[in-house]
Amino acid sequence: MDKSKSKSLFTKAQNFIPGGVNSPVRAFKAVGGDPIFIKSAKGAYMYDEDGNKYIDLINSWGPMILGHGNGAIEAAVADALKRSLSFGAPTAKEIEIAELITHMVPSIEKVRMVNSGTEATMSAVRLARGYTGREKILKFEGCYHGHGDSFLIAAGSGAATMGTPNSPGVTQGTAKDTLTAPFNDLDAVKNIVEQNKDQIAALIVEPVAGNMGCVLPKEGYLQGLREICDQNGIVLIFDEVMTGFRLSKAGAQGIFNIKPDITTLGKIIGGGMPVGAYGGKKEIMDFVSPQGPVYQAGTLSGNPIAMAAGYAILSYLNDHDEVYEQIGASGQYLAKELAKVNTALGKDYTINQLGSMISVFFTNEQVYDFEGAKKCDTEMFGKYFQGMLNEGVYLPPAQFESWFLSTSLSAEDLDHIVKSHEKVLKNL
Ligand SMILES: Cc1ncc(COP(=O)(O)O)c(CN[C@@H](CN)CCC(=O)O)c1O
Repeated sequence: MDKSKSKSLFTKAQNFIPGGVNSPVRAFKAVGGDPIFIKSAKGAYMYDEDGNKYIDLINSWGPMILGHGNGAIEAAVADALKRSLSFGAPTAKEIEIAELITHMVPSIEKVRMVNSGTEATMSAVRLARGYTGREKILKFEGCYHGHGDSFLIAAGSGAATMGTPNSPGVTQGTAKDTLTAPFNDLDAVKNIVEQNKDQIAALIVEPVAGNMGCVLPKEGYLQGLREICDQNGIVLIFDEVMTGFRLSKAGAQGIFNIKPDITTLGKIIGGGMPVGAYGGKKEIMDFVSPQGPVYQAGTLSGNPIAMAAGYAILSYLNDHDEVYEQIGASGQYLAKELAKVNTALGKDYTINQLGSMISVFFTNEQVYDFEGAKKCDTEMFGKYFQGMLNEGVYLPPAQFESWFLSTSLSAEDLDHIVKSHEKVLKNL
């Protein structure tokens, strides 16, 4: 595969952009080699600057659930463009998307739009602190909630991949208010809550973790978190930036039937445009300025172009439940067929999958938490990633990430992924 144009672009990019990328995980640091520079994408495929074609299993880290170049979303954006890109004043479309979100995610009675998942989680935690008058938060090892200072403690995703789960620059003053526990361990949560009685404002969790790779909650785990929060006056925040509108139209909470107090959203909500949101119980959301005292603002929050894209994708997902059956079936098919190949080759690498989220962990142990994920042979994953890339399959370039499937994937694409997996694994 000729990658010379990507290579020269990466060399130039490093003169002007830290690490040559605008988000660390894109730099391929965890998998070796130089990042691929993408020129265009359509349906299930991305095309790089050298003309190579890839089956896309990253889908912009989640947003492109309907594939690239979706007609309804692009038509909505084209129409909005005729009326200017931004006003900085309220618009009717913001009401429409807010009402639609409250319909799709019943636990959300009011919602505030922001511009990224990080803004959503930062704002949700500030709101929980303002609402409860408490200062501490509890997060889980290996979960990633964006790059807000409070979250860069035992963080997953790129922070873990780069070996900086506790980032420099986060002050001791901030770090002391972030408590951490292993995912999937209710006793650990009970002990921490007991030791910090009446001091914890919020517990924030990825209800299905994606940022240590795809890790599912154990039976009763989410219900247990709900009960602990109810018993201790703690705000339960489901960070559904990744799972929201992906696992169901009501995200993971729609699958597990647990109602959080606040939900944070991102990725799919913008249809590929920069959008985040946080929403939940009216009595809590009414603490947000200008209704209440907790301040949060944003120049481009509710941007009309982004709202047009977001409303188009959410409307489609709301009207087409079959999307979830389709990509869930694709996920199940991949998980089954990849596992068959692993067994046939005597390489029983662990595969976790739920709906259209799936991860292959280079360990033969089950993966229920970050300790389990860290047992993976990340060097082997890097070789696997490069092998799959050379077979025309673009995976998330890190072990501690979930793959994201789209409705554009055909049966032939799925079979190509399985055949490539077999060919690459044979040569590892
Ligand atoms: C559960 C969850 N919560 C919050 C965020 C932060 O969202 P953003 O600020 O990147 O829009 C994310 C972002 N996810 C990563 C991928 N694991 C984004 C990719 C990147 O950092 O470039 C998330 O997964």
